[in-house]
Amino acid sequence: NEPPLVPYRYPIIGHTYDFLFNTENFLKECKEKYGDLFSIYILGSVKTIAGADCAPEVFKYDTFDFVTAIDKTFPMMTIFNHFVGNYSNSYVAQVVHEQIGSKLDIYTSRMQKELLFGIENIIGDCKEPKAFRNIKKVLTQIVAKPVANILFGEEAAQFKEFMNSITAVSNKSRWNPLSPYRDIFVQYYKPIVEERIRQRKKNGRPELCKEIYEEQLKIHNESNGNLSTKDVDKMVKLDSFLKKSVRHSAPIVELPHTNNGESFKFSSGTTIPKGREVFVYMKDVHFNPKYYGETSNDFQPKRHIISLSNSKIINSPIRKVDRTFIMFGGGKHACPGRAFAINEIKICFHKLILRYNIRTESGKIIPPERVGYLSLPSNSGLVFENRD
Ligand code: HEM
Repeated sequence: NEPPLVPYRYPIIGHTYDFLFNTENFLKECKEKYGDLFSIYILGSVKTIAGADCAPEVFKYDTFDFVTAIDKTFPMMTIFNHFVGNYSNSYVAQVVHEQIGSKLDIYTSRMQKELLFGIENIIGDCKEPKAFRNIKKVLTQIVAKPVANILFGEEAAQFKEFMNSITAVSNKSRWNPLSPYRDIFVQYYKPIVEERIRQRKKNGRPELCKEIYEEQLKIHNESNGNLSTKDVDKMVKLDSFLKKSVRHSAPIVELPHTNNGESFKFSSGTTIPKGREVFVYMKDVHFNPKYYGETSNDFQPKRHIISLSNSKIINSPIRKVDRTFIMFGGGKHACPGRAFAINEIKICFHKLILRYNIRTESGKIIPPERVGYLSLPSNSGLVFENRD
């Protein structure tokens, strides 16, 4: 009683090309035809794709293991075992929970200091507008030092050579060889860009920038520029904007999990054998009308904030993992480092927004570049201009 195997024509190759270069349409068609759980044939092996209904089970049951699946794609453990020793995954998760996630109060001011240092050194004053093309590299350089400061200690972060290697590792993509195919994606994503431009006109971006800026300014004034974790929690509009952005730029399909146990029966009755890799169809979760209504595809940055009639505000923060938002996984193996990561991202954005007007060089919304089913920030250029 296996999930239906999508028919294919060529041995070994099977669906590899469509999976890598036509991911969005290919998976959409498969789901429409074969239902929420189906299998495809990639480079000679069968992989199962779990849509929004089955994804929670992949996160919930211990039989599914992310580390085994990732290690098959890129033998991280084999390579890094030498450096990290034989610590089990659950031990690492526990350490991150105990030493980082629950001690954010201790780290926030250090993080803030290092972020301001990075912004000053790398983006600088920008009295004259300055365009940065490789925005991924710029942001990696800015966040590398605070991350190193907290994970490796204040001393380590002072060594330039150490920082250079952290930045290099963070920038490295195991999908580099796919970059020649970028043109195909640009062509493929043109209709999506056009749709986003249409949405931008409808949603009035300048007002949004103003609202987010005003929120940051208020928090900055109230905290005298020295943020605590509570101040970071007050950044509700920024949080919602980030959550929405993350949903739009997340991979179409990712988070492979290997079934390490015996055969596994989904609640739908479908069974997969031992050793089967199950990929989560993230786009089906992040854009599902069942969770986000008919406008699930629209970029509505305030979607995750609800204003009640008694002027109270409820927001569904980016750190909350549930069946509707799986950027950090889900269930008991959900990312234990997410509170730390989000804190850093929010403080970094807070400081950047306070200091600069930031826009794309063309003034248009630039979608991420899709490399296979992954997303990378576009290199088309972001302009930073000092607000003064
Ligand atoms: C924006 C940044 C991050 C994203 C998007 C992210 C995402 C994820 C995802 C999707 C998982 C897999 C969950 C699963 O098995 O289903 C995961 C696991 C994990 N992450 Fe993160 N993560 C981020 C930052 C961090 C940071 C900064 C740390 C450490 C300080 C961290 C530590 C871990 C650990 C230890 C696990 C394994 C948890 C377990 O197996 O129980 N992550 N992360």
